[in-house]
Amino acid sequence: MGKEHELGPQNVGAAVPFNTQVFPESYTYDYIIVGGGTAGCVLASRLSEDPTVSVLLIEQGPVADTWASRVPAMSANLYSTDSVAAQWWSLPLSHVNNRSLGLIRGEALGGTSRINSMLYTRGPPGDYNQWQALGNDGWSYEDLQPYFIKSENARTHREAKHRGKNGVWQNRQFGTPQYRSVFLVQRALEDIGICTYPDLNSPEMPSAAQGTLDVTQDDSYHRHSTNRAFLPPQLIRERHDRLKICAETLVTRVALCTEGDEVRAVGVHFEATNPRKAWKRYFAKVRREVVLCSGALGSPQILMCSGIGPKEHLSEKGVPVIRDVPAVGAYLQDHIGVPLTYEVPLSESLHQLEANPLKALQEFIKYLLTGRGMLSHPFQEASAFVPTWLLKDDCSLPIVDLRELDATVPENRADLELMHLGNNCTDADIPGKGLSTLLPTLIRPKSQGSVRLATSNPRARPDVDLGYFTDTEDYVPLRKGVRLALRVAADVRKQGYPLQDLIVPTGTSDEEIDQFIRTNLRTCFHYTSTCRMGAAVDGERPSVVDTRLRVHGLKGLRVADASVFPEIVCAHTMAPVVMVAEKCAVMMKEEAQYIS
Ligand SMILES: Cc1cc2nc3c(=O)[nH]c(=O)nc-3n(C[C@H](O)[C@H](O)[C@H](O)COP(=O)(O)OP(=O)(O)OC[C@H]3O[C@@H](n4cnc5c(N)ncnc54)[C@H](O)[C@@H]3O)c2cc1C
Repeated sequence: MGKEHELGPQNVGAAVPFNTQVFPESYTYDYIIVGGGTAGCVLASRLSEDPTVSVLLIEQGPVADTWASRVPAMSANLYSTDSVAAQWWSLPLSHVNNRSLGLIRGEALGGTSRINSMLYTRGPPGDYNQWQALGNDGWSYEDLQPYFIKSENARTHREAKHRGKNGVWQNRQFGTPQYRSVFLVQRALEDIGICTYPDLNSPEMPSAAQGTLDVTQDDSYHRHSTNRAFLPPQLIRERHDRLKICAETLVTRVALCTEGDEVRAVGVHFEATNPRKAWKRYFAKVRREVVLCSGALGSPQILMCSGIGPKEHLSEKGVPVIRDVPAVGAYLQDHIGVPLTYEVPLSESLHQLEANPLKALQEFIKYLLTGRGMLSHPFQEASAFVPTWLLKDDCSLPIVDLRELDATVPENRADLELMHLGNNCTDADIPGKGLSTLLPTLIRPKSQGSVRLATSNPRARPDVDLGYFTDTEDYVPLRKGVRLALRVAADVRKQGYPLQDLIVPTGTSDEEIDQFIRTNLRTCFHYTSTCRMGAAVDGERPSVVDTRLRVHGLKGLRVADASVFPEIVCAHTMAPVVMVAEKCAVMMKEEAQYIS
């Protein structure tokens, strides 16, 4: 994106106070999108396809689209000084030794797709058939597959009907994993009874399967974040008259106008993200709709700062209540991972790049010249999906009736993902060693948390309670997952591989494993469902948005990001978020056509 198209708040909004009688037309937009993250970039791109509409996209982070920010291994390094990852602590987890966990999201154009592990997983059809079963018509897998296909340009699996070939967002599967241990883990899982499946995004994949993951990388092996895919520089240049992208700008609230019983979004208030420049406040007006795409931690915060949320909580924080919507910020879900850490030869681990500057330089040059090598590889190359209730005591998966593995049926979906990574996934500092992780992860958690305002100040990070183990049934599959990882590690050793225990359970009783889980669990950063979709504001399943993603009881306000998932999916969440944004754009265009 050229510097001339990088706009600040003063370029796109009227300084407050302004004269409402003569509000400048140039600061009035058909659509305003709040949050230029994973979903926001998709929506901005799709809505601005229509040359007759104007779109304003506001992102609190910078554009910062440098070469290094597209190199897979560099951009996923959350601890580098250039990283656009924002980090803060969750509230202490009352069921997990009062531990606070580090929360992370990407704050830049492209949002979390700028910093994540680039894994492209749609999730089994049963995820969406479950959404539909919860009363969300139009959200079954059959309804949604066309939206997955629409975005996608799959560089591998091109023969498959369910994969997109003409979309703008590229993904690929790496042919050969870079570490020997990946093969050995796969062999151990096969011995246990978990088959290797060629395409983990196939709707026909059984619920117990393993394989190599797809990653969102383009033909130059660069990270293909949603800003790069959906808002490439040329598109921004071509549409600069109707698509305004305003970075480093924080939306503080949605402006709402009440007329009789009707409450309507009429615009947004914003200011520079940099606190030193924030003394000036701005306002932009909307003709049709405001869409919140601020993610599962951001969208509920903006709603609450605007007076839409649980009445008692807003009153306690001194925010005037416009609409009592109890589900705002409630029902937070996330995947819970428990890393088992092993020492491996340094050459079998990503940490060789830190420990050996010459190797790092070689790999850097290799990437510059060929786009290949360690800097191009994802941290995680393979995964296994496992319905743990089918595992025997020795962790083997017996041959079962294939109907039990039909993942189009919601009940059959795997509840565990066993990830395998060539790096340290704990906070422990273990310098100079080669490290490898087996990461059993609960992907159908029953526990729920919440996002609440810490204060009414929109600059303050929200209070996030991840709520892990508020439902103790979550121990059952996780325990099995830890035991499965231990069995896989033992089998890998039997194959002659030098895998040495570093951070693993000290015993195998339930108590010892539960203690290990509490001490070592981590978030997988897959926050969802804090503005969940559903039929009604109250009743059995209170929700925030309807099936067209409109906030219940309000006009001109939608939400489209991970927060609207009716339930978390059994997969990494980025591809489903993009699908939600694609569907949202189509629905908005249909409605605009109908109105005109
Ligand atoms: C470290 C990490 C690794 C991950 N790895 C994977 C993976 O490999 N595969 C996968 O599928 N998923 C992965 N995920 C999860 C996935 O990336 C996210 O679920 C998804 O990108 C979320 O998309 P979103 O649009 O809902 O939110 P985001 O992409 O987070 O976008 C929200 C945007 O809104 C902006 N914003 C928030 N508040 C405001 C405000 N008040 N004003 C203006 N702007 C605002 C933010 O700055 C941000 O850019 C990972 C997540 C993390 C953190």
